[in-house]
Amino acid sequence: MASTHGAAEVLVASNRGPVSYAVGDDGSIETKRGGGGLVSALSVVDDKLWVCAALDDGDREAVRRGVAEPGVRMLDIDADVYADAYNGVANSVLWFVHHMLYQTPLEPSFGTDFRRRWASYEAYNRALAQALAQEAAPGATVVVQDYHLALVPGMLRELRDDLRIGHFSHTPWAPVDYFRMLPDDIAEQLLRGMLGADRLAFLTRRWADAFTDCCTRILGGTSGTRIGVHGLGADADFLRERAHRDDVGERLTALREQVGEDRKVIVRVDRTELSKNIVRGLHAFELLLETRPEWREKVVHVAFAYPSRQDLAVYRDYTAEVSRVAQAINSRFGTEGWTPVILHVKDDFARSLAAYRLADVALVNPIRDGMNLVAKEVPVVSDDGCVLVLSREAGAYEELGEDALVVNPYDVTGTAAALGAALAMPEDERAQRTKRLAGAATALPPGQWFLDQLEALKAE
Ligand SMILES: O=P(O)(O)OC[C@H]1O[C@H](O[C@H]2O[C@H](CO)[C@@H](O)[C@H](O)[C@H]2O)[C@H](O)[C@@H](O)[C@@H]1O
Ligand SMILES: O=c1ccn([C@@H]2O[C@H](COP(=O)(O)OP(=O)(O)O)[C@@H](O)[C@H]2O)c(=O)[nH]1
Repeated sequence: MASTHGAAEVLVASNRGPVSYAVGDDGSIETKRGGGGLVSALSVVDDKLWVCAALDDGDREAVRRGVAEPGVRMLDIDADVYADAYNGVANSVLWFVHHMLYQTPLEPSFGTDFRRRWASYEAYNRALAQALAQEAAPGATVVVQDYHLALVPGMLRELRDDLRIGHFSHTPWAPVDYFRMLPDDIAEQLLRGMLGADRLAFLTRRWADAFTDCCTRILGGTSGTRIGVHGLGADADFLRERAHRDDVGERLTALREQVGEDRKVIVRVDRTELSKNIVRGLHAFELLLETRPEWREKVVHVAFAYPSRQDLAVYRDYTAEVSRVAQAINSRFGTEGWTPVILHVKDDFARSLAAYRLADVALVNPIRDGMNLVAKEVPVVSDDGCVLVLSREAGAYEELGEDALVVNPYDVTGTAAALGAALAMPEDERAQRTKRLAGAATALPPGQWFLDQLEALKAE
């Protein structure tokens, strides 16, 4: 065991922390809630030390000035090392593998440049492992999060053999034949890094089984590491309270005005993320207007696509494509008093909640998604009931599939048909489905989701 240790009994480690910082015009540090489902889940867990990375210059400046949220340790990792690890490996390789986003002729080529970025990924994982080793009390429990930190469990185990180490994956896990696109040594290193944990956990059985398959085929087994499933749910108490504050009410009024009276609303809220399949969703809405002219002027598609991973050209291009397609639909079908697609590309949590409340239909059509919390949040917050059109490739499908209208995300015609059916669903059926969806969506709220993992880690 290492000679130094800290005082934290429960620690989590993730790339993104609960807040991000920016330097305001007057030079002061402004604080903003971090986006995405991982932050939504872990933010509700009290009494833990959260070790995370400084993501950008604003965060680095905050760390240098000693600005810190209670219970959070943000690490100022060298900016080039961090960029290579986060953009160059985690998001442009590992995310692509697990979401099966590579397409001919854009398969990856793993040459010397990748090897250099991989060395940064190792260095970044080592920095997190060292910080955890410093902060953890003897026998403490550490839950490492996600693909950014796949090597941390093994590295931490070498530094501190007294800790209970868990790792939770928020993404899908790739099928073994797809995973093996990675160079053999890298694939092995990733699996062995994760297997350094006492217990690994996933959002669905499907992703856990895919991981086990990879271990069996590539390493011959899982070396005694336990593997579990915890289907993260939405936080009903938080969402209902937050969705009825004044700022949400103001945005709801504004949205209602923008939409116009007596019109149905199809809502989607995502990061502008390739795997969320926003462009095909817009095309499905366009096809609905084309083939079902009775819906023209009667429905508005409210699409919130908040910025994500804009350092990567492919994400910037995708963001531009989303705007281009939305504008094309508006030019093709819009009339003087009716804008078919209302697209907002800035992150505004209160406005997103207002859209959840207003939605008649929620469109969640990812190509692949670890869970998709938006699918679980909308039925909880909806004012008048909402029909969920849900991709069978989202983790949320396992729990919500029965009461959603389920689509194949590549099938634009099928998605358009599901949107039509959702809009036409009788009120009472819609209300009953929403109620059941809300029940399933909140079955395992984030606090309990985390406690279950701690208990499972301690059991044995
Ligand atoms: O941190 P970013 O690069 O901005 O990305 C945001 C998060 O995206 C991913 O979230 C996943 O976690 C959700 C909660 O379990 C799940 O519902 C969703 O399906 C996943 O996509 C990523 O896994 C997180 O690490 C990111 O923070
Ligand atoms: O303007 C917004 C709108 C939504 N969200 C939250 O971002 C999360 C998105 O999580 P999801 O699992 O759907 O996908 P991810 O972005 O993590 O892949 C949800 O909890 C949303 O409430 C947010 O932070 N800002």
